[in-house]
Amino acid sequence: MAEIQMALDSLDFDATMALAEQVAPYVDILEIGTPCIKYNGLKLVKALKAAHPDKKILVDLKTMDAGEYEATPFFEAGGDITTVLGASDMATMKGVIKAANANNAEAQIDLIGVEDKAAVAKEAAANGAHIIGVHTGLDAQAAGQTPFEDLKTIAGLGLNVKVSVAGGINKDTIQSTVRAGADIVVVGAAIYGAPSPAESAKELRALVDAA
Ligand SMILES: O=C([C@H](O)CO)[C@H](O)[C@H](O)COP(=O)(O)O
Repeated sequence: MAEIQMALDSLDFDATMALAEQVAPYVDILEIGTPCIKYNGLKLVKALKAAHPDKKILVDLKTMDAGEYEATPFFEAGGDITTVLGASDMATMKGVIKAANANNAEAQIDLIGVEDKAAVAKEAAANGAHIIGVHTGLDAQAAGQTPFEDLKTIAGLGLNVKVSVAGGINKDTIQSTVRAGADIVVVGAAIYGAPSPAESAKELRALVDAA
């Protein structure tokens, strides 16, 4: 069964906690988005984990250097997954993988901006990465890009890792995304931009469970 990850992309601490409370019954993973974690830091990781001990917390650090050093405090604060850029050095990715393993957690390699995504995914998987993230970022989405062709490529490799997909997924695309091989579907704007985020999350949960 595919997991749903809700991307919390507000900068506001209290609004983030309130949104998490609304959507938590329908999602598996609460993601602290990159702008949000830069703005709020470790305090938010601790607060979200305390409020939702039954949910996985993904901290979207998008680490680029000093992998083990940067990721370790976020795992120690309650993060279950942190992200490291596939565009970084393999030594950086290995550092985050090491920190994750030391904390019974997971490292996600984010392929955003990577040219040869298949090559990086294969090497990261061979070095113990837990999750490969196919990701069309917000700026690339604004330029009309989607993650679906990249998902086909990465899922088609048959690597022994989970595949996560992010980039504008909504109620019209979530089932085909799951059927194309996503183990984790990430949803941000389609939930937080809806008139009722809870209703939107509930609808997406039903679609994923029926896919
Ligand atoms: O990861 C994200 C982005 O890089 C900012 O951190 C988004 O959370 C991710 O793209 C999911 O959001 P939507 O694309 O709005 O579904």
